[in-house]
Amino acid sequence: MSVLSTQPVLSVRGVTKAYRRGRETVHALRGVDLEVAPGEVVVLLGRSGSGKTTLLNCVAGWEAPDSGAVEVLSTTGTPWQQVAVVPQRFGLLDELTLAENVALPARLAGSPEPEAAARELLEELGLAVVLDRLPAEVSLGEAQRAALARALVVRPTLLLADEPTGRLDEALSVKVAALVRRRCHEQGSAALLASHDALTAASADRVVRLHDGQLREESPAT
Ligand SMILES: Nc1ncnc2c1ncn2[C@@H]1O[C@H](COP(=O)(O)OP(=O)(O)OP(=O)(O)O)[C@@H](O)[C@H]1O
Repeated sequence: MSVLSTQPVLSVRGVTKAYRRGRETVHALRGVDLEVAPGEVVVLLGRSGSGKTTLLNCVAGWEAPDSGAVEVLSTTGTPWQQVAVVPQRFGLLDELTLAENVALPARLAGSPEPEAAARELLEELGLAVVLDRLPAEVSLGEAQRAALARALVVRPTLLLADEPTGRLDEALSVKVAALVRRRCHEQGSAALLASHDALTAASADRVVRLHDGQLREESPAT
């Protein structure tokens, strides 16, 4: 095994983050350490308010930690292919169809056939009949799957997804979690998925749990 393949894709060391609300300080992250290996799917469990979104935002670079370090180690691909995010509120562009939303980052990343790649992923996620609709013309569960397709289409080194199955029924949750796992394993991509969902956790290579801003326990997926 080469040295490179054993290096983590993501390294989080001693990350803290606090928010001020008037005179109150909310300590959202209290010294989080986490490593994710290439091809590994890690599910981040935790109650509402435990700090999952804050951690994903710090890893995505959308928020700056107060202290500690976040490193995404990638030696391949364009910047578009390093970290892809599925935000909790999807972030689809309103004026583009689902197919256009998904093809856009593939085009920006220089993928050879962005439209074909987008359609293939959308079809795989059960969205064949809605791919030419605008985000406002689809259900929340359909929009959520399109947001996941938009992140996966660039074959990112690291996929970050905030509740990627939160709007899906049981059968779809299982299907989506399996697709993420298969794509990560095939492509050597790593994934960090925040979830409340036991089905998503069951598909993980590893489960970590945030409790009041601290990573408390870590268990292998069963
Ligand atoms: N911008 C902000 N300003 C003030 N407090 C915030 C802000 N963002 C998050 N918080 C607080 O930080 C804590 C962690 O929030 P975070 O959104 O990371 O939790 P979460 O585990 O993702 O929750 P959920 O599962 O409900 O999405 C919570 O107490 C939350 O109220």
